[in-house]
Amino acid sequence: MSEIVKTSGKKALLIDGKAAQAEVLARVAAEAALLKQKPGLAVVLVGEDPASQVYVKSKGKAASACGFLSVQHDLPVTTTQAELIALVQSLNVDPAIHGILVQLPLPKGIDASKVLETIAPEKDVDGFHPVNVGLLATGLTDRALVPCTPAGAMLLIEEAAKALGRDISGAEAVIVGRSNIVGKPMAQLLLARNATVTVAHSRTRDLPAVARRADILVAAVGRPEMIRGDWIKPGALVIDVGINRIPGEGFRPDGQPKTRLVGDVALQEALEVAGAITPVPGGVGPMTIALLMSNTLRAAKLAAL
Ligand SMILES: Nc1nc(=O)c2c([nH]1)NC[C@@H]1CN(c3ccc(C(=O)N[C@@H](CCC(=O)O)C(=O)O)cc3)C=[N+]21
Repeated sequence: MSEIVKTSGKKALLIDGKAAQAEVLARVAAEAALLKQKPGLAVVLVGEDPASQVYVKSKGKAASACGFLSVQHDLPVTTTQAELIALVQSLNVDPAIHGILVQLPLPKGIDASKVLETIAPEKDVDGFHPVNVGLLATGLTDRALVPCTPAGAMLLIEEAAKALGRDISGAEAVIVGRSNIVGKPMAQLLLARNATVTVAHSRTRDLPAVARRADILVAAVGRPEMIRGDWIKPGALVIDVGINRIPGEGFRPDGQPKTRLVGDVALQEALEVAGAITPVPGGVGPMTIALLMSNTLRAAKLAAL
């Protein structure tokens, strides 16, 4: 376990999401091998967004590494909402499929919430269905499928808290961002661990001052390097959920300008102040994939009961 948390040469410890991912995937693969029927994951991609194609590819790779059945449905950007819903309904009743993920964002003209509500809650490995949202909010986490990104972030928080010798219980947690996908479920998970939770957002007055209160600071706003070093309480545990592609230096072989992946936290500044931090890339992102496999395994196990 301890190789997940590393020294950075600066004040902060670095939390290695790739190493944590490898541990989760190894455990999932070992458990999947014991099942009579292998877990089946269906990923549905509508349109040709290049970023989405990259994520979907890494999900397929991880599923195969876990010994899962992995099925990908690529639909044209012209797909109608009715066609997409029909595909979801056919996956709902497919006994080989235990997990269904419809990659977001969906093309214009498709109402994502209508599609997500069509997914059978027990196959909703993203945890976005209102039934799973409600189970999490009610604290019924033995039955809920929990959204992968906050669930992965929570595992990293637990590792880091252990390494720093801190309690999550009673800690001040501040989440910057209130999305249904990250901010809100992250608040539920931290609340369930007895943290004192503040959800801050774009209308929060004096955001830097609110952030500075945090023993555990979760950045999930989607704005490159918005959170500066002086927003961070010295010694805080910082979880960076942001994945932002910004212009880099120079050009790729194909003549396109290079891009660079950065988080919502200014990493170099944060390393001087924080007690521990997740980098981007190599932090929460890989854990999202790992927890998707873990959710698919859980869905398969619950289906076998
Ligand atoms: N229904 C649905 N479920 C999702 O979980 C979902 C989605 N739609 N749409 C898009 C976002 C984004 N997402 C990521 C997963 C892994 C990395 C990841 O592994 N990132 C690597 C770097 C990857 C790179 O180099 O581009 C890292 O942070 O180290 C990033 C982003 C899942 N998403």
